[in-house]
Amino acid sequence: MGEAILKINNLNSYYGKSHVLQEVSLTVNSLERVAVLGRNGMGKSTLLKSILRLQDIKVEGDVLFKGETLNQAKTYEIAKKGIAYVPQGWLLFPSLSVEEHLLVAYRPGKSKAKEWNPERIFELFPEIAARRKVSGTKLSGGEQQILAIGRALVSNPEILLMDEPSEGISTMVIDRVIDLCHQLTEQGISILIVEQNLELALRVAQRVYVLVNGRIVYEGTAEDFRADKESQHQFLGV
Ligand SMILES: Nc1ncnc2c1ncn2[C@@H]1O[C@H](COP(=O)(O)OP(=O)(O)OP(=O)(O)O)[C@@H](O)[C@H]1O
Repeated sequence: MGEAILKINNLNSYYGKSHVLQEVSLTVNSLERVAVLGRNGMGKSTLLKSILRLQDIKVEGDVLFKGETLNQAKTYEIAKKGIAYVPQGWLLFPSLSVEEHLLVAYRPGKSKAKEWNPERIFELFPEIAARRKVSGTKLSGGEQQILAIGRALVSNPEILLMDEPSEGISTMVIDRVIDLCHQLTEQGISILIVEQNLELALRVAQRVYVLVNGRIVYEGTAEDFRADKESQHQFLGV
């Protein structure tokens, strides 16, 4: 495992006066899969939105991508540097077909042979290839999740940020998402996932953090957290 691709130091995030993330520090190493676990409302989505400078969140602290600060960067600049996002609820457009979602997001990769492009997404996911002319929002939940992942991949990112990929999809699609995450790190893409689904997080990630009320209360290997029933109960209520 390489050096840090994403490093967050002492992050504090606010919606107006509401102080949501408190002194959050975390690292994703190059080609690592990291999960941030937490119950509803603990600040998981806010963490990803703070990294991407989305919405009206006041962010203090440092976000570094490959050692370079993103503190002053705009969302589109952050995306261009190689950080892609699969939002909670997918945020697809009714007016765009499946294919158009991929074409609009496509940014050529460094190597033509290895890049993610719409055709490669369709080869990997024949179920959305068969529906390429259909509006993205007319797909099933699982297919919309796959399209949202495909849309992120065709930007040829170095790291993928995923917000609750387990939400609204069947266990069969969950299994595919987990397999895909493993394939992606083998193919050069690091992963940061925020989840409340413990099983998905533990099957995807090598390391986990747990957020409670906007603070990191646990950091360790997925293997250790799987064995630590007491912390699971204390922090996640499972
Ligand atoms: N736009 C907003 N304005 C004000 N407060 C917000 C906003 N979005 C989220 N919050 C608050 O910030 C806190 C963290 O929310 P966040 O969505 O990050 O949690 P989460 O862990 O992702 O939960 P969920 O699993 O429900 O998405 C919550 O108390 C929430 O009510």
